[in-house]
Amino acid sequence: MAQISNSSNSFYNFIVKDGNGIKGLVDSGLSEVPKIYIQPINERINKQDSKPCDTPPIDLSKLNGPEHEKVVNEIVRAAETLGFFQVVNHCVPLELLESVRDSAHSFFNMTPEEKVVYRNSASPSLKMRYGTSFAPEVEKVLEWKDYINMVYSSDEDALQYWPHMCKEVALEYLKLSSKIVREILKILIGKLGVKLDESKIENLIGMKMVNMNYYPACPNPELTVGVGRHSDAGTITVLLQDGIGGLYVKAEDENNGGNEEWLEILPIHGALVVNVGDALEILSNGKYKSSEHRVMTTSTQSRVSVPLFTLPKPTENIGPFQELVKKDGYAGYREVLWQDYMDNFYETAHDGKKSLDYAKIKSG
Ligand SMILES: O=C(O)CCC(=O)C(=O)O
Ligand SMILES: [Fe+2]
Repeated sequence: MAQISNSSNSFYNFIVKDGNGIKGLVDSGLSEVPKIYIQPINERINKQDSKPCDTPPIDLSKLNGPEHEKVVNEIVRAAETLGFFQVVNHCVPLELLESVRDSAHSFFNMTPEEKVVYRNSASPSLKMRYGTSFAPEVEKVLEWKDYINMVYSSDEDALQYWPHMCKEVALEYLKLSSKIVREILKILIGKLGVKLDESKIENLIGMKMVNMNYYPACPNPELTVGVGRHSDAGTITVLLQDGIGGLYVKAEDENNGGNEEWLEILPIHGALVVNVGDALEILSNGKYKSSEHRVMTTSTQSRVSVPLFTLPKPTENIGPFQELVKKDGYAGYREVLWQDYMDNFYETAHDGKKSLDYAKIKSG
């Protein structure tokens, strides 16, 4: 491997342009964090400022029994408060979750030369992209993460374009997790008092993509972020994490004297994490919270996570449901063409909930 000189430019070229990713850099024998990964102090994650989220996971199997209403209320409450919760006894077999995680490791363990054919600019189609960080072209500091992004258009396309070691398990994971999304979305929309037919519900989650995130071990995780503070753009995300931990969600406590409180979503064997995205916050006129979250890496182990993002179809106009605007007496967000929202989302570096400003109507 070519010698990498110690300038930010040559690191950037090696990691981003040549497609080696942060994993390629770590594998080349790295003893300290390069400058382009050192976060300003206010962006660094301090474990002391956080505590574990102690809300128990929600047992989805109980939706089919006498405790249906109780479980519905747990889901609604979680979406209204933290915007994040974990679910167990869902319809995705635990062996499949294991295979999905294994396939993520298999992809990222390929050589840079093997991975590079999937790089953003080299990928034959936008249905599968391999990249690093989030938006390296516009970021001042990079995120300690490589990823692949697999957009679903049809089974045939998935089987043709997605990497061979991931495609079957990722497709199965996408299909089964989409059932969870549909069930939860129907509950959340139903509780708003809004009636939507099946086709409208489908349009609100009509775009689906599975990402596989890879966070290599980092010599000094305190200086870096795996993913910087952001909210997810879409409607609902289902996230599979492994046993390592490091996912932190910001608790929205206005009475906290300006101090931020971060809760760690601790790994629970067999659980999936579910969170509300910007589209659902907009649709619900702010009732459901698309929370800010971020990821810290570790110095000893590489971590993988596999989110299924469900998003509105790009042709949908997304604004608060009219029933709610009438009831609330105001609209907190304007209506946006979803394609425009997404373009804005991907053009800017992660910056907390700033993505929502694109649709937010400022009061006062
Ligand atoms: O890795 C994680 O736990 C979260 C990743 C994430 O927030 C994302 O990909 O949007
Ligand atoms: Fe996220």
